[in-house]
Amino acid sequence: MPRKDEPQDKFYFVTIIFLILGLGTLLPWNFFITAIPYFQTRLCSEIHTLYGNSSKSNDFSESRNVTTQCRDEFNFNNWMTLLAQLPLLLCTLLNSFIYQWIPERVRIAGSMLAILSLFIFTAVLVEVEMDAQSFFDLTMATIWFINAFCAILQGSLFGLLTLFPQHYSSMFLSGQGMAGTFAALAMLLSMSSGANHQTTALGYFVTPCFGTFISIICYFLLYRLDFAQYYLSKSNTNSSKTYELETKAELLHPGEENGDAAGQKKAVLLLKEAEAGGIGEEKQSISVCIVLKKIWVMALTIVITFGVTLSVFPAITAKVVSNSEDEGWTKFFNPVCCFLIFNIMDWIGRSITSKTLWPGPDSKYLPLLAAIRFIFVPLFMLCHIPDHIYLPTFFQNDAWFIIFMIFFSVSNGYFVSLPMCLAPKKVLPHEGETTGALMTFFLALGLSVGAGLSFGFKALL
Ligand SMILES: O=c1[nH]cnc2c1ncn2[C@@H]1O[C@H](CO)[C@@H](O)[C@H]1O
Repeated sequence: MPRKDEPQDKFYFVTIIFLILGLGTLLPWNFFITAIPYFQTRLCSEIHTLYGNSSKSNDFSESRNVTTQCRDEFNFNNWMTLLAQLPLLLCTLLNSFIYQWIPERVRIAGSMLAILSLFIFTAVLVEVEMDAQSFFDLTMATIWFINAFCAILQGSLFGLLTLFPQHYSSMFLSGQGMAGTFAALAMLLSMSSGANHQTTALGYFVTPCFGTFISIICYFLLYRLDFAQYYLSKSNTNSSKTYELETKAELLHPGEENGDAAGQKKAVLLLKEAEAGGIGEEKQSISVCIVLKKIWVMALTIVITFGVTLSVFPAITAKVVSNSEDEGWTKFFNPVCCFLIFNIMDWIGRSITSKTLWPGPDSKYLPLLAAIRFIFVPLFMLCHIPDHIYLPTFFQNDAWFIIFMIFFSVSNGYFVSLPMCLAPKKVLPHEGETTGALMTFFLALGLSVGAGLSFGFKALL
């Protein structure tokens, strides 16, 4: 319930800014995974020559046909997934310490500038000829660093978001979902432009440069808006009496979607706890263990959800090809049915949490519900993958893959956004920043576990 003295989010500027910032944080990951065919073409250049074609294929899709002929010597999909997620894990952990010493503006603006420079470097690399091994090493190094900065950026932004009402976290998470759709559309546009391979790839990698640039502008705009200022200033005054009163008011009026009897009871309990803990004290000591105890169900849910998702997406799903004879359909099958569908449905799944937070913050079954998604692992492994050695193709029809992908991605979006939105509701307001940092760490842990598992599942194909 908005308070009388609260400024309004005029023209939804702050909402839009968080949406764009969410988008900015996931541009690196999504642009790299969607461009897998481009990277594979370059890594397969020697085999191209063997096939009597020394020039590279003239678009992303042609490269897909080539990759099925060339051995996946570099295991690119798996290494890319792992080297994107490991620095995320390490740097979100690092961020939970450095956030006290390095001002938030330096962390956020600095990492966005670093990401921008690395994207420019990737775009330049498109034009530079080099042998496959050097290209692989350079690409992996870029992926590592770009994701390291991305981790600092995400950790800091999630911390910042805990100062705002929950709606803004949902928007940020929706923006993250949008990044994938943005990358998939950029890929489709490049593919259908008919331009040659280098122009296509260059145009494709210039897009996230603009995306990141716009995110930087949006971040600085945030500090100029009264509405954002109102919440941002909470971090500086959270020991003041005003904040204490506001906190109590918020506790007594938990989020609209939580306004049921259980929610009210919880609010009163939290209020008592807040009073017992002396919320008005000058310095409030926040115990990570206490926060962890409160949010472990949410943390486990996000680890399981991302663990399952990253173990097959994109390492295995990017290998699924169409069974159809239609050349046009075959060419666009994976970019559309794997990446575009995943990202749109993931985005929808994330957005559902702005309408409902079922089954609510007190449900103990969330991790179990998330674990049911494990069924998608064998389902995708049995789809039409030409590289099968041990497994048969059980789901020959393209429709199966599309159906699995739809359910897989909506549930991913929902079970990612749900714990991220519910976790702050389980803690006291002054524990919000610690909760944000911890949840980002568990999010990254889930992604890394999934990336690690993807090597195992791929070996079973
Ligand atoms: O750094 C990250 N932060 C949050 N979510 C991520 C990150 N990297 C990947 N995903 C999520 O993993 C799924 C597969 O792409 C998507 O849901 C994407 O948003």
